[in-house]
Amino acid sequence: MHLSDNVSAAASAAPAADWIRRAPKAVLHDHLDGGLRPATIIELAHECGYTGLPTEEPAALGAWFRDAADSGSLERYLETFAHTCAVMQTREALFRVAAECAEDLAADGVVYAEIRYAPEQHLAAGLSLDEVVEAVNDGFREGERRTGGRITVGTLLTGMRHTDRSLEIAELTVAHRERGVAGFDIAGGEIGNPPSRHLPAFQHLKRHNCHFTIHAGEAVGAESIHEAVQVCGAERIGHGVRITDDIQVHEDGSATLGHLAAYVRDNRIALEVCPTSNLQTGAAKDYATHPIDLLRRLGFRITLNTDNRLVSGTTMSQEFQHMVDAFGYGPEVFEAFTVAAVEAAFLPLPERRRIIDEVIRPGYAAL
Ligand SMILES: O=c1[nH]cnc2c1ncn2[C@@H]1O[C@H](CO)[C@@H](O)[C@H]1O
Ligand SMILES: [Zn+2]
Repeated sequence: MHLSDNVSAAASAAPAADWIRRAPKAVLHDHLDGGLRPATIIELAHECGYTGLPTEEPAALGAWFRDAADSGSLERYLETFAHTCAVMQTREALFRVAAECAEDLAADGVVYAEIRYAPEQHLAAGLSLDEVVEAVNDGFREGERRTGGRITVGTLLTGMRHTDRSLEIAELTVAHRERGVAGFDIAGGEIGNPPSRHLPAFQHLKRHNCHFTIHAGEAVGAESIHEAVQVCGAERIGHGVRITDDIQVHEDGSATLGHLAAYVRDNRIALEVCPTSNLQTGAAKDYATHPIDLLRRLGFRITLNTDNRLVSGTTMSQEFQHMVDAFGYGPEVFEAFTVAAVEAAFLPLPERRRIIDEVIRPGYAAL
């Protein structure tokens, strides 16, 4: 098939920075423990007696995370989370981080967010899994309130792929599903930890008709996406950019999709694409050759995301800007990404429709 441009990439003038910030945005893939304010980390470290921070100057700490994560390796990227998790061990700290997360996203024009974190990483000071979930949810309700309801935040509970608590976290997800938890995720180092290791967790979620996404096709190739979709039953894929392993692009610009790539596209399985994070972990070489544009033109359901605002030194607006610079995207593409994200959100259909019809569409029309 030929790469058709259903949504023209450069139909209008490049959006200005102010336009990008004001444009309504939705983020489906953003880690709570990867997005703290540097100044908050430093204050929380003082409060809890954590002495392991590489620096106590906020700007330098922000730069340290970005640089340390910029290694070309997912494992090295993930090492930086030891510092953020170290200061997120009490109810007060979790509440504060969640409330500030909602405020920061809303200030960046985000109207809907699904924020993920691994409850098992916040038990070191004696909180129970339920207490962790309640603290984070209460923090998000506070953050929504502080922004005057400009943002709606749901959470995804993440099981870590190298540990063995995923079934417990899946059970926790089901238990809290009516109270702020929208779904489940699996994250952590991909190599050596295929998602099929966590089948009991996915089976539990399926038995309870619960939503889940899986990080796949980031450090490992298309076979991990096959497992996530066909063996585990993921509704969305975190990253998923290595689906290009199953796509052949010919010299004349046409492309041939293998059966897996065709399945993912044709079933409208959303890819939670995080360009800056991919550059840091080596999943992509640079913005200009990032597969997001190829996948978009082939008709995949593409959503644009931050992954980790602190660790990747990014925001939704900056991800939009990188796409303008690399591919000349105009407003129509950003509206399409945003609508795609809300369509793929782990929300009841009427709620998705309401956000699209009453917030996203009018928001873009008014810009
Ligand atoms: O891009 C990623 N790939 C895999 N795992 C990740 C990524 N970003 C963050 N985490 C992992 O998810 C945990 C819970 O939020 C984080 O502590 C980090 O270890
Ligand atoms: Zn992630």
